[in-house]
Amino acid sequence: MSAPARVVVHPGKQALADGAAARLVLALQDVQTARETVHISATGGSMGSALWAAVAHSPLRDLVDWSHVHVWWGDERYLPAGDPDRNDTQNDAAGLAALGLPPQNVHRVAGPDTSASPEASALAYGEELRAAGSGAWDVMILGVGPDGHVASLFPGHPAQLSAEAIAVAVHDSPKPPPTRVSLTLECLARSQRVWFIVAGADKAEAVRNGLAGAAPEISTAAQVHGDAETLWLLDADAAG
Ligand SMILES: O=C1O[C@H](COP(=O)(O)O)[C@@H](O)[C@H](O)[C@H]1O
Repeated sequence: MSAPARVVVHPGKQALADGAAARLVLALQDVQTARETVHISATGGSMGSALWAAVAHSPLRDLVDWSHVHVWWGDERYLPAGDPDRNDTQNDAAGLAALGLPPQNVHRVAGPDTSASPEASALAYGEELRAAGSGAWDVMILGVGPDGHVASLFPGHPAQLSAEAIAVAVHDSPKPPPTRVSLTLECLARSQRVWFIVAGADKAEAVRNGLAGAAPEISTAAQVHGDAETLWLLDADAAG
């Protein structure tokens, strides 16, 4: 099953981050009324960090039992732990670390300091996910690049349509750094809720293509839908 896309427009980037943070807290609270453990997939990039900063400052944040929240990443730059260009480092600094999740619930993609290659890292990440047995993501949060990429799946790149794996190594990424690890399209789509969070006029065309259901060589975002919800959370500039 796949939910049709809906659009929510916020007046500016901060309002978008605050709105998405409130939405995230309430969605997690909702899931936790039925079961303790929730699994979410986070994003890097500009809105990934803005979101965690807003969650950390949200007056609603204690509605969630963060000790049972598991955070994963849709993609990671293949860099050593703590590198300032890693998505997890940036998300932690923005506010994720302040939420006090148990370290074992924060599922980081191994970098070159602890894995032999991005392929080995992708395999290990996929195995960790399989072992967690989460079934479907409760919330899949995705930033969108101006070129229509989500996670590290770039339109037209050989890794974009990789199948039969949970995660893939990405070499020669058109956006630096060149080496990355990404969940595959198939894995991204195993989500109850897919939320694209996008700000800025430079993303307006990517938003249009995503909503229009453009072909994979134009838009990776257009290929991802949630089972229960597909939301495009935009600021006014990205909404064009
Ligand atoms: O490199 C990446 O880019 C995308 C989009 O980032 P943005 O800065 O253009 O918003 C992001 O979603 C992805 O996680 C990240 O690795």
